Amino acid sequence: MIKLEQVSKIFYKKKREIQALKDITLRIEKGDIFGIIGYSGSGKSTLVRTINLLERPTSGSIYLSGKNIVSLSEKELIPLRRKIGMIFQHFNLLSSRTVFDNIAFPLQLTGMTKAEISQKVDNLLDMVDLSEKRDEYPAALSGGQKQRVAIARALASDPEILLCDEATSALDPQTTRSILSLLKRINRELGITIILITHQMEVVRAICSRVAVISEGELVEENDVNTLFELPKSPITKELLNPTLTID
Ligand SMILES: Nc1ncnc2c1ncn2[C@@H]1O[C@H](COP(=O)(O)OP(=O)(O)OP(=O)(O)O)[C@@H](O)[C@H]1O
Repeated sequence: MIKLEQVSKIFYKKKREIQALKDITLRIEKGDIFGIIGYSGSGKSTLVRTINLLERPTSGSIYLSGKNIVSLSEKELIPLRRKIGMIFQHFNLLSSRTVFDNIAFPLQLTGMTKAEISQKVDNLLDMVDLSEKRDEYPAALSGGQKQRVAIARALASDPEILLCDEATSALDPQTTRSILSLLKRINRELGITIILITHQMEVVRAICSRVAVISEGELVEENDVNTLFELPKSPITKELLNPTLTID
């Protein structure tokens, strides 16, 4: 279980204060697919990055399996970060390495033998349905295929949690559907807790069980997906559910 208690984050930019997160309290159950939705600049990325302490909160606590992690040193965080995989909107693959080597990369630091790494990477390639692209370079792949490689790389260290930062935002609807169904399968078959941030309500509806809405760094609403879609409370949620494009 992941618990955030009164998490705040202030950035300082040329002496200007930017309050990216304000007193966020949130609980994410093990095995959930949890959505965090909000407009651009609302604090979604900052929030998700506090969960693996890529961003340290200015105040508040973050509990992973009951342990407050905010005071851990960078060294103490290493084994914990291995339990948290992350994927991104623009995939973040190494362009000079093949698909195989991109996925093998996190395993090369673990003391596994070449044969063990090869076996594990082949299993992961099979899971994301990309075995035939094993020796290609990222430039030769479609966006959806690149995201599958990124997912396989994230799974290589056997994470308990997968953080997805706008993972489908650069993809067309059909490819988005295939990536979401892969994430759902990973959640079901491997029991990995998935936290997915997005500005697309349809993504939340497709796979999340619970969802939190954030606006200007504040948690404005949290509920199970069906209730949130049927009975949205906050104006922001209503707007996200029913977007209109009006130009002044
Ligand atoms: N490293 C940083 N230094 C200064 N300000 C930052 C930093 N990271 C984020 N911010 C600011 O914090 C606020 C929240 O940003 P964040 O990236 O978390 O929002 P977001 O909802 O993920 O937006 P987007 O969907 O556009 O990525 C913004 O005002 C942003 O400019």
